Amino acid sequence: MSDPTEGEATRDEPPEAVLDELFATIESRQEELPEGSYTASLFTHEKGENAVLEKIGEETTEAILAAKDDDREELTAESADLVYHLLVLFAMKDLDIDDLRAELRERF
Ligand SMILES: N=c1c2ncn([C@@H]3O[C@H](COP(=O)(O)OP(=O)(O)OP(=O)(O)O)[C@@H](O)[C@H]3O)c2ncn1[C@@H]1O[C@H](COP(=O)(O)O)[C@@H](O)[C@H]1O
Repeated sequence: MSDPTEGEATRDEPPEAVLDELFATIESRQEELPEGSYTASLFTHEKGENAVLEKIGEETTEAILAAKDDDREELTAESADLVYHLLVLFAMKDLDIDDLRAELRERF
């Protein structure tokens, strides 16, 4: 029997690996499209690219409002939503988290 969590996040990884784990989970949802998964629904006509783009807009606005309110907890939560949806968009556009890493690295 195949391992259903193969290629997904594990809680034994160091905290700094969380973005890689999250991206691996997103890619796995994109491939497997399991029922009841919000992430999987973003890759189908149920939601799709427009829904992801809308979410990115919404979460960006919410992060800005949290920053204006000096609400650090809310800013952290909205930023997490934003990063998650941005990584879904990367997977949708056939980009890899390593592309982002390479772009940031090049700027040093
Ligand atoms: N990091 C996230 C994550 N961040 C945000 N979200 C979802 O993003 C959605 C939109 O957030 P909103 O704050 O706008 O909430 P909402 O208004 O209730 O959402 P909608 O009604 O608009 O869909 C919510 O349903 C959140 O649950 C996430 N969903 C999943 N993940 C990760 O993806 C993994 C796979 O999860 P599944 O999506 O269940 O497969 C999880 O283990 C998590 O690690």
